Amino acid sequence: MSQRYYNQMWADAQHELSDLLAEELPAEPLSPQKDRVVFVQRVATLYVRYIQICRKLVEVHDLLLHPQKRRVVRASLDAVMGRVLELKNEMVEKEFSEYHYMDDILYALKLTPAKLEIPIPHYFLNDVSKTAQDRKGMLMDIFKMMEAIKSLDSVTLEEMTQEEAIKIIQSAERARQGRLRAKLLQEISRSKRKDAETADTISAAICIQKAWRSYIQRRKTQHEERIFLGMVMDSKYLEPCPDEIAVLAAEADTRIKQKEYEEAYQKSVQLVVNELREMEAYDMSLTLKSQIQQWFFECRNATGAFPEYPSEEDGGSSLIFEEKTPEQLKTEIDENEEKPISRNYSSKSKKTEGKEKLKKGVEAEEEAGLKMLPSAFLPDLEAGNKVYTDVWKNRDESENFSQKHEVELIKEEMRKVVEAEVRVQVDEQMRQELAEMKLAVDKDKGVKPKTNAKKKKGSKSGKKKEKDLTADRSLESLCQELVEQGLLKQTNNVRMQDYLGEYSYLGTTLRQNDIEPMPSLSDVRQVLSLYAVLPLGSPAVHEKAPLIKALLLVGPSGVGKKMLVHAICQETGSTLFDLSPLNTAGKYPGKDGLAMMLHMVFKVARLLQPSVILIEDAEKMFYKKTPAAETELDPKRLKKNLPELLKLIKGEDRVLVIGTTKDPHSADVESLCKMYTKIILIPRPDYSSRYVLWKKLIMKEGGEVTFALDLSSLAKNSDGYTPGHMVQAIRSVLTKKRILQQARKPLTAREFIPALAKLDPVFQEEEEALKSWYAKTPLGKKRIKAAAGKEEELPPPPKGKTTKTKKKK
Ligand SMILES: Nc1ncnc2c1ncn2[C@@H]1O[C@H](COP(=O)(O)OP(=O)(O)OP(=O)(O)O)[C@@H](O)[C@H]1O
Repeated sequence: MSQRYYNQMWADAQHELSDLLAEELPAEPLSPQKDRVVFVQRVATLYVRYIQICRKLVEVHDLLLHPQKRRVVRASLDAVMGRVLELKNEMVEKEFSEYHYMDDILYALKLTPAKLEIPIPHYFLNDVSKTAQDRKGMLMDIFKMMEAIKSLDSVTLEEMTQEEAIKIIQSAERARQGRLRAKLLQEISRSKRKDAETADTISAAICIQKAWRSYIQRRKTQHEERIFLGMVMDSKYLEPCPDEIAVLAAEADTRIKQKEYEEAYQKSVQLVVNELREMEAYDMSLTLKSQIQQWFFECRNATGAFPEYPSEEDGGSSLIFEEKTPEQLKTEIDENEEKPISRNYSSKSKKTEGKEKLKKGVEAEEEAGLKMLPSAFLPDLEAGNKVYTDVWKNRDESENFSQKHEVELIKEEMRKVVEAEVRVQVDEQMRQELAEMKLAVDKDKGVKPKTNAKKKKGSKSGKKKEKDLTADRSLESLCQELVEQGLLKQTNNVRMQDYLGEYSYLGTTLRQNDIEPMPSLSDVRQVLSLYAVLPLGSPAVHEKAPLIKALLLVGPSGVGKKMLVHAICQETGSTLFDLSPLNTAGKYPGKDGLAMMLHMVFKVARLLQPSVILIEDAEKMFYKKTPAAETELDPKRLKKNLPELLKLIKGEDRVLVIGTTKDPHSADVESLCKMYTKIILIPRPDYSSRYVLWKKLIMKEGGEVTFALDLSSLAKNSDGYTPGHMVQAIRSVLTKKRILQQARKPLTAREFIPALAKLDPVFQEEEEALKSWYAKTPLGKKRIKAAAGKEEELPPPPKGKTTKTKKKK
């Protein structure tokens, strides 16, 4: 597509965004909503609309050439993704469920279910810093080296047992005898053929030709008929058409150009900064100094004393030139000294404030009605929208056909950067000057000049610092050790889109009839894209969106828990660590060994971020009672240390712990839920998902889906089986020989049934048990409470819920 197309798409997205912002931030704040259903419906509609904008911005950012525009788009994209996460969180808080069904909204907005897929920006993998690239390269080298060593080990003859050697010799000997026998048979048949030459070869050939030609023609006509009736796709449409190939080539070309333009932009920025430093920095410092001196005297005239110079953390002299009177400023600085506050929108104090408010708010909410939680992304969205309107919306670009950067804009931007640099130097000088002036003027009055000692003390007493146990070791040696120990692993090449699953169309209808629907596999894919892929891929989203440090995937064997973990890593370029109890058993023994292992994993995970720490069989770590057979493995050894280390993960560390379990019952629910703040229940596939799974998985394994293969009855008969079971059944049926036979003997549904029958499906009881386990988790409990309250009366009273819940349980 042309650049004009992407520019137009960007304009559309911004237009929609400004409409949404007008709705979200009205001049008069919205009054609290008493009806929970209406409130959730409003949030869900906003959520769907933001996803549509997100989809557009992802496409625009991927293929727009102009480097400065791409920066603005990226900022908006991050903010939109963050807002989507906030809205999801809002729905979870108000509906007490991780899954939400929006078919009615899709219908109202005239959208297809595919439009609800969470888009994954290409920049997660493409726009990676040079250091990150180098580190990943180093890791790949280590993996290759380890593979080479392993393959060498497997070739060594020492490992071959006598039995294996005999088997090889035997099979070679049998092959030799077979070859001899075949040669003999060939000779015999050749001599027989010579004898038959006398027969009427011509009439025989005609007979065969007749039969063959009529067979071929019948097949051809049948196929043409099906194409004509629209039952089969014409093969010319199955392979990419020349236009499609041309579009893909153009896109690849655009991406190469993007890189060139970006380099040119970076060079230009450097040139402009140097030029500004040379030409304008001196004048800037003079103007600043005179302004600050003027402020000193104005303050003294107004208040009778020289002011306190704003500290560096408060922004230095930039604070002075915010539009305020000197008195206002003085009182503000005095207040600041008494109780240091943070001015940053996204600062931690604000976050904790938000959390406290959240807790208190739940009770107050019940009385006043429902309100949206405070947003960290709306200010960013507003700022992005303003930049678009002020700079880009009406920009005349008739001279910039190639869409290269604009130097004037760089100058405007960099002037602020250089000014900030100059301001730091000027502040230092002026602070000195002010101290001298105070000393000279106030000395006679016997006033001691104030120092910032108190503040500095405060800033020092920060959070507890982690001890670096491996300060003397390089990252490479740490990685090598972790790979050797099997704690750092290579990820499988699967993407989120490979996790198949169809949309469930009945969600809202069932909920309206008070039946809790089971989520579909496409819901699972969506939730994980939201909770894991977006925050791991985007630093901005990870820092400001509701922080998820650990999530737990619960589901029967074969529903794709591991596959999802690998897909998350692939989509975000994450490094995969494996701290599963079975994988760590016997490694790094003792208390110190354990501390060292965890320290190394978390240190490398932070340095190579984004990182995923996989804990398979997560229930083992929290066993109520360790089974006798496993006591030697000591599966609970990480139970204490791991949650503590999790506490040290902050917004800037893109590290996510993902636990998987198929047997959560054997774990202590409370401690499991304390560590894993998000719990995602993965169900067995429903009919429509099974239909898609059979079709795609058979094709993936080399099978051909023809009319002879009744996918519908196969999907119906495989109720209860997971995708893992299906893969097993398909692999056992589709042997190399069977694949070759397909042309004359097409696959049928019946062939897969015996293979399936050998496997145990997920029984209804097992699924019910998982559901009832989920009801014991914090969110499950809340949902039951809310449902019980709803049954009693509306709105639900805070008292009396517990009794009802108990009854239900
Ligand atoms: N939705 C899906 N789409 C395509 N393939 C799937 C899907 N779910 C699972 N699979 C395939 O099924 C097989 C089993 O999946 P996986 O090992 O991830 O399951 P699991 O839930 O981790 O099992 P377990 O609990 O036994 O470890 C894999 O080959 C995987 O590729």
